[in-house]
Amino acid sequence: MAITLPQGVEILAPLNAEYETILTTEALAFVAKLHRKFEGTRRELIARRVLRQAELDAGRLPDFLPETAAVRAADWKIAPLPADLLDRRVEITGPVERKMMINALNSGAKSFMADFEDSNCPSWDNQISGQINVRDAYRKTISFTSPEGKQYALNDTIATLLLRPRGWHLMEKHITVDGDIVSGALFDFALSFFHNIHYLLENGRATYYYLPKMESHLEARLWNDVFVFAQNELSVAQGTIKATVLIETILAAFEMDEILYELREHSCGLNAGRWDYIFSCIKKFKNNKDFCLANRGAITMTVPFMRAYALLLLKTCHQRQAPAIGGMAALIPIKNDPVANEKALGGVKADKDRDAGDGYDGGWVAHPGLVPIAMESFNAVLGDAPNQIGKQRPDVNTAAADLLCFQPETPITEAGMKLNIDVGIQYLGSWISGNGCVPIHNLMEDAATAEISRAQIWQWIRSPKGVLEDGRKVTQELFAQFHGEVVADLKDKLGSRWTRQYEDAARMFAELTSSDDFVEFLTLPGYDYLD
Ligand SMILES: CC(=O)SCCNC(=O)CCNC(=O)[C@H](O)C(C)(C)COP(=O)(O)OP(=O)(O)OC[C@H]1O[C@@H](n2cnc3c(N)ncnc32)[C@H](O)[C@@H]1OP(=O)(O)O
Ligand SMILES: O=CC(=O)O
Ligand SMILES: [Mg+2]
Repeated sequence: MAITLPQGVEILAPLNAEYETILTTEALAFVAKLHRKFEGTRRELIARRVLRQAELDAGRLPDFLPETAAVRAADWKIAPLPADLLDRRVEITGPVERKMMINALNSGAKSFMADFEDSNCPSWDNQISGQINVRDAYRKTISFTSPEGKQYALNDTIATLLLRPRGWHLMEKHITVDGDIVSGALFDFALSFFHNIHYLLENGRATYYYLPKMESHLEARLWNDVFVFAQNELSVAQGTIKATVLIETILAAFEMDEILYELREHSCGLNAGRWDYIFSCIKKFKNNKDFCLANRGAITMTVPFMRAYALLLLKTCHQRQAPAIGGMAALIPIKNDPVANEKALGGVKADKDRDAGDGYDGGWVAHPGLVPIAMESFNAVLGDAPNQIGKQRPDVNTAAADLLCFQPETPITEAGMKLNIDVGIQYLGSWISGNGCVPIHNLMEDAATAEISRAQIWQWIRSPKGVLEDGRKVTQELFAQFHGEVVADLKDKLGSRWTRQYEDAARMFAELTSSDDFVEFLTLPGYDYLD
């Protein structure tokens, strides 16, 4: 190892000369500072999630917080946005893989979310090469030659880069400070900020973030404190960092104003992260005997509780002069089936038309082939205007009961249950093999969508309402039977692609579903299979 480790820091993973350009002594010292200052609070907030779950399990329904009523009632706005964040009508997202990053930046989208989270498998190599790719992308030096000899380089006009670090729950087990492993969120943020902020500021840009999976405004306060501290440490003006918070937990939906308020100097809006949101609803109400959602495919953006959430997010953002960014339809282009492809593209178009028509300022796409479709939807509403933040929605009056109106409850079917098992195993098999985003049955699958698949079956087994359309109660035995059948089918279908990782995935999926202790995130036990 050529680098001198700062006092108290250890690296428990292989290094090479390139990795050492990211894991410099100074950068690691910065990671260590953030860890020593904020790790205690991070742990308290994670512990607070457990207490909150216990309250929900005891039957206390979430509501808008009485103690922050003054924040909701007061007239305040977020700080003005930098020029390169005014127009985000189409945002492409994707893992921090080198070729995909170049394709995303060149895709014609206004912005690109480089993802260390839902679509990324957090192996050591993915994390560190992701930081290398981000650094090179910011400097516009990123290039790539495929094994077939295809050359990739950046166009003259590229998307604005936002980076999504891991959530507060994930750790980076390969770095310890004073003997403790460090937070994945702090690690991803610290390295990206440390290596790039001064370069970007010299070029009239800055580091922008997406903040995932928060469950309360106190968690947003922690991010804000991290930003303030980091800016001070590196002598960067306060308010330089900007971040969009994903509202993707049911509890955060009750604290949207408060989250924007905590981050108001650093905010660039909210995003409707629909997949984790559905997962969060299932997770938080999994022990509530009245709660039971239908097959995953029936939970669309137009069902009552999703519609209420999407409109409340929009209204809240625009009241605070903040961008409202729509989430992602899981539909992707389908090769070799023009009819199915047209249907998928039509689905994306309808999704973006609805968001744009409602008043959203932009929306996510999963694939470069979807950029023109989303662009058309938002162009039709925005024209030459960069956004529609000025469009207020006084007509939207969302009550707690609207956010909690969990319909539809039917149908739950054998096909739906088997699809959940199939998707869950295939996704986990891919994730353990190092790829965090894959097409399965012509849909984009990532950590958030796979969470829905496994959480649904856990809940159907334990809910009195977990009954198949044909009258059979979902039980451990029925699950074991379907699991066996799906595994046999997958082995047949995947042939030599059914590797040890898929075997592990099938076992893990069964354990996650059978265990009465609901595992908070599948990426937590999944991480034990990496490196
Ligand atoms: C719940 C949430 O968090 S949503 C956000 C997280 N999810 C995402 O970001 C989705 C990212 N998308 C993807 O990873 C991919 O599009 C998939 C896995 C869904 C589909 O992948 P594939 O079927 O392999 O795509 P396909 O073969 O059509 O790709 C064609 C080309 O587009 C590129 N491409 C596809 N998706 C993306 C993307 N999101 N960003 C950049 N390039 C992309 C491919 O790299 C490929 O490039 P090439 O022709 O130069 O080799
Ligand atoms: O991160 C996005 C989501 O839908 O989950
Ligand atoms: Mg998510």
